[in-house]
Amino acid sequence: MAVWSGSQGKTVVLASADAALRQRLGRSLAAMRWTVCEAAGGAEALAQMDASHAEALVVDHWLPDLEAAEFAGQVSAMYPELDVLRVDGDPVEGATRSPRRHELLHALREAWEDLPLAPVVDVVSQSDGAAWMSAPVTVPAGLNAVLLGEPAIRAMVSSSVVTLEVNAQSETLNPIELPGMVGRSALMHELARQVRLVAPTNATVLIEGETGTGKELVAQAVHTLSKRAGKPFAVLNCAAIPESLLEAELFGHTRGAFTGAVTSRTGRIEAAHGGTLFLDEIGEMPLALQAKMLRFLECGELQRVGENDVVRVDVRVIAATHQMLEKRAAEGSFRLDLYHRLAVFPIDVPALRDRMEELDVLSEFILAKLGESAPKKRLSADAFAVLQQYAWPGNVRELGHALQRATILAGDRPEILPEDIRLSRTRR
Ligand SMILES: Nc1ncnc2c1ncn2[C@@H]1O[C@H](COP(=O)(O)OP(=O)(O)OP(=O)(O)O)[C@@H](O)[C@H]1O
Repeated sequence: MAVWSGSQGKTVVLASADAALRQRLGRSLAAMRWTVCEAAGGAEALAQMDASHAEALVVDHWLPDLEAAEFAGQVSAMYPELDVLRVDGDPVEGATRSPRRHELLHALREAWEDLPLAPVVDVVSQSDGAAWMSAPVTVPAGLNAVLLGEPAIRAMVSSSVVTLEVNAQSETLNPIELPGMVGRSALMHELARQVRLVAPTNATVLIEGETGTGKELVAQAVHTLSKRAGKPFAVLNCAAIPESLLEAELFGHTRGAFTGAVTSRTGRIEAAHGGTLFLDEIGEMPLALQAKMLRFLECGELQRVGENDVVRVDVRVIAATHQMLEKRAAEGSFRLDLYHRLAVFPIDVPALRDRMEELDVLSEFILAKLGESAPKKRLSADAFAVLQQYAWPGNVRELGHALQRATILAGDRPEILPEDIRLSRTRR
């Protein structure tokens, strides 16, 4: 993505999916001696902000990966010093007014001059194809309509509001494309899109979701699709290690650093050098260790327990939690600053009960896996109906266990019947 160089210290990130618009605004800002870092979406903008220490963000009304208004609001909360403007110069509510805002506004105004303005419409995919006008944007000469994104599909039209027939279902029936994961619901397509967008960046990712939804698989997919794929993917479950040993496990220790430390040991962070560290159940990390973790995330440096020397490590951190971490941070039981540092790019993994349309592909995937070590079973229609009636509080992991149990109970029968399915009483 292009970087337009201006004078030192005046850096603005320009987030828009429209390359022509970026070029036009970028040129105008560069003429005012701003260094402009272009980003085609929200994830890329976050990575650019991290890398460039920008003092301002100019964000389009629509982004391909994140809801633009929400993104702008979140960014101004995350970076309290940042000036955040929309492409047409409107400041984002709550954003800091930087001393150089007038320069930004001037540059944006210059860029907009003599551009044809046209309405943008958000086309909500309903059967009548109705369209509602939202905000003005430019349309290149001769262009009648552009369709971008799903499920809230946006059309840019040069003159009037149009009515469009949209089949919002078509994509949701296709399988998602993520390494090691299956799914085909709209929710999982959205998740897959976010994973693909954030993977190539170095942004910290916070994966949130109920137990057994596939958070670790999502973390692995982010790693596999990143430049770090050939390097280690280290996992540490913060809930599985006693509090007293967690610090040494993460940061490593010298010989004699504490009772029982008979040899020196490299910690998980160092072991992940060049790659990714996945911190599962981050909500269980003790507060004192959270401070140390934050320091590492801020400067990429760590100190082994019992050692004064500082070690520099290049590690991308992905964290996961099944807890409402933001709520816990607000209550004071999790550090708010660490929460914000981790949640640079939050990904929600939906509960299985909210994507039951993919129960069949998930079941088929699990039965195929079970079939690697024993004759493969198939589900009878009645047995599948039983699975559909259940609420799946343990999500995909529970589905895996239920199918394993059913496979055993089916014995020599090639087909799993309703009586082979033993579930707890939680119905949908
Ligand atoms: N979309 C999916 N496709 C295939 N398998 C899946 C999918 N989602 C989850 N699984 C399987 O479900 C099980 C649980 O997944 P995983 O361990 O990633 O969940 P988790 O959310 O990290 O759980 P926890 O919160 O308990 O750590 C694993 O066996 C995983 O392979």
